[in-house]
Amino acid sequence: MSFLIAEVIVDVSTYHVDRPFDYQVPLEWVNVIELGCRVKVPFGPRNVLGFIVGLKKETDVPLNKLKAITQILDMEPVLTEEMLLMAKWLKNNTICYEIDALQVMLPSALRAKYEKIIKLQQSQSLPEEVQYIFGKRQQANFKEFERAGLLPLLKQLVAESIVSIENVVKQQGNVKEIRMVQITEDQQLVEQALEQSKRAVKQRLLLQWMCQHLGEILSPQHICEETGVSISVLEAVIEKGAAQFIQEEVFRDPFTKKVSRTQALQLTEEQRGALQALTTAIEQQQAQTFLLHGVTGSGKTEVYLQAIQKVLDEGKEAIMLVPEISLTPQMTERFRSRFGEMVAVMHSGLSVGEKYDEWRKIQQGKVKVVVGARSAIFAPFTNIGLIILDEEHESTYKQEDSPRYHARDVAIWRSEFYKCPIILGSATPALESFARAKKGVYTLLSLTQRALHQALPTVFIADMREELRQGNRSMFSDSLAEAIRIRLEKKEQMVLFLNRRGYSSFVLCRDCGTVVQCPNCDISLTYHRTTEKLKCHYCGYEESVPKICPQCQSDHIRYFGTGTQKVEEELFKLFPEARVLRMDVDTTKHKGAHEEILDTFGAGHADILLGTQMIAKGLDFPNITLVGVLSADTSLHLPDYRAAERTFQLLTQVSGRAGRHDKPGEVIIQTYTPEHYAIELAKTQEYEPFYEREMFLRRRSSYPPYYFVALIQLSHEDVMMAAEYAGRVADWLRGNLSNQVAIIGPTTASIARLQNRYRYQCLIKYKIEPNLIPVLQRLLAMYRAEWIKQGILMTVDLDPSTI
Ligand SMILES: Nc1ncnc2c1ncn2[C@@H]1O[C@H](COP(=O)(O)OP(=O)(O)OP(=O)(O)O)[C@@H](O)[C@H]1O
Ligand SMILES: [Zn+2]
Ligand SMILES: [Zn+2]
Repeated sequence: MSFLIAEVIVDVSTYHVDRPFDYQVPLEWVNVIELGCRVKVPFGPRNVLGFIVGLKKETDVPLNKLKAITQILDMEPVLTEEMLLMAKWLKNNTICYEIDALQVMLPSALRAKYEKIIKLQQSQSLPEEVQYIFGKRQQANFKEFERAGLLPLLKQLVAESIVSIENVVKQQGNVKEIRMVQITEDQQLVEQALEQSKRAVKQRLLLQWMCQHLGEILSPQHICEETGVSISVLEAVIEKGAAQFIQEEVFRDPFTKKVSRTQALQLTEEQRGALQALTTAIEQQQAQTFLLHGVTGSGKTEVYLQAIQKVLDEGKEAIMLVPEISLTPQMTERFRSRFGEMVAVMHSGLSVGEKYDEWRKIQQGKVKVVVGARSAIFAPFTNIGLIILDEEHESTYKQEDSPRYHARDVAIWRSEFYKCPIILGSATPALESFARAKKGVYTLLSLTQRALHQALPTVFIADMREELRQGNRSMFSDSLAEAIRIRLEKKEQMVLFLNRRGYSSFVLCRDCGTVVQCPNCDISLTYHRTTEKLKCHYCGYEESVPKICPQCQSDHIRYFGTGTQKVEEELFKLFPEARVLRMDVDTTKHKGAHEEILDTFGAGHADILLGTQMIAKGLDFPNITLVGVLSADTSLHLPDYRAAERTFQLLTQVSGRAGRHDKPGEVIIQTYTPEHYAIELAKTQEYEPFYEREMFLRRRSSYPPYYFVALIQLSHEDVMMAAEYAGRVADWLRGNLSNQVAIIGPTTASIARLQNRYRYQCLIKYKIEPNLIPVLQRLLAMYRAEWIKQGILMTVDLDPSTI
């Protein structure tokens, strides 16, 4: 007897082995099932979601042990064979569970949602107090019992077999459908209906109209409006067979406004050179990675747009990644105005349903371009001609939970699969990218001039220590205050940037120096002015602002640091006439808020745009002539080897917002450490001198890009346990890796306690270590099989963005 056997990766990521399990395919599905379909399968006592990753005729599993697939969830596979291959690669290269790799490629709507259902077995024995929960139904949701506080009773009922609990697998999102009317194609059917309705005037009217619209699919509202009949008349006609109601799939529209079309611009000499190189690679189908290094305002985006046009002309598709896309509606607009309906967007600001719809447009070939954040790198295109990462140095391209992938690496993998080029674009490339370009691994394309040959803005460094010595205690240096005043007079616009990376307002006692800390995490609480509360940004803990110091009972306790609200108030005191728009997490909570703020600013209804990181990049407004950086150094002193690089990048990006069109721009950077090279070199906005300097330091202290690093983090509620297992990790690594590898640790993590768990880490630095992945996989297997039961949590990150 021959069976069809499916290899299934199940949605269980606590199991210690990570491999497919064999299931029997029920006979009636043998011709339906395909690789990449989702199924429900029994696993242990429950049903779980799984993905078909293989089909075969035989299995080693004894027949009496072989279980059958319970249900098929897709007629058409949701994962292509490319994706199945990519998942295997991700599993090995980021060391994750294969199921995590498969799930990350799908919109959350297609991931499983598990629900507990209570089924009625003996309705006659059901106690009165729960009867109302069931009503007339045979089943109820577990949550209803939970809400009613009836869990103890439920347990008893299960024990007595009066009810049973079942776990069901559901899909999270749905296809949205609307009711439409399809008019018959058959003229005779309409005539028959006319025969039957001799005396119904309105029905005859409608039927005669339908004769002119045979075969059309229209909304009921449209028909009623066109003909002036009511819905009941339409229903009567449908009853008589002249038309029928059908359900039609619709896509939710994430775009709130229409855009006008734009044409390709006449390229500058440098842009043309870059486009030429890209076109060659597109036409010759070369899996080549280009680093497009262009100063701010040099017109990188125009190069992307025209390169994508070439790809579309070849009948292929393009992926365009943008960091935190919901924050740059200007960018999506530029793509939609060039490619119109061919563009899908994917970012975290969309609802589950909208994301699902955008994904299906891509999968069904209804669009050819996707503009999206990190996860859009998995867009289900099947004929990719170009992949672009704009602002390629951004740390948001790295995912911080499993699978810990970098979009750049996935892009390179897909480009090899499709034999297509990649563009990594930035004014301030990541050090490792520029190093690769210098070595010839990537092809360097440079745009050294702004598109309209405007000068880069002039940068002035304001030494805040000096200001203090002169008696200026405000957060604005004299030069910045003066510059703002001039802009207000000239009716020009400004951007004020508050660097809040690794920095927040905290409450400090001036007598004893105590900083109020989270009771669960070793981190200071952040002061929130609107609610007068202190909050932990890691665990959500919240308390009221103390009136006296918890340590010494002094009442000299107050908050320190600068939030955007504080700056706004100060601005109001100094410049009461200034119209200020604030853009930060508080003012952008609701959907479309970014867009509204930027539109208001773009329309000239405000003088000052005040904000955090989210205004540093992408903005392109002609009237901005001043950029003020309120505190350059807050990101400089983080315990992170990339701190200087990040600061330089941020300062260059934000400076680049000034003077992009015909008016010259000025930048004022306020700092307490003007002599730091990241700040000094941001003054000239020249990338290469910074690169050389930083590379020298990285080599001296053996950091990337000279060395690779891998980070293992471990936590436990008990500090002794955490320390002990961290020690075991270090010993295991020392015993199994070659002596070419440096193992640093165990040490406590930079946040030593988080959510009441103590955290330790080991850092591995290496140049070449072929054994690394297998050794780490064995370590993980040990952890999954044994340590996890002891309450240890461990993560392995092969490309940590902070250490
Ligand atoms: N060839 C061109 N002719 C005329 N204007 C151009 C040309 N290329 C770009 N521009 C304009 O120059 C401005 C800056 O271009 P763009 O925003 O593409 O630069 P960018 O390099 O992506 O900038 P950034 O990295 O600072 O965001 C835009 O307003 C754009 O419309
Ligand atoms: Zn005190
Ligand atoms: Zn906390």
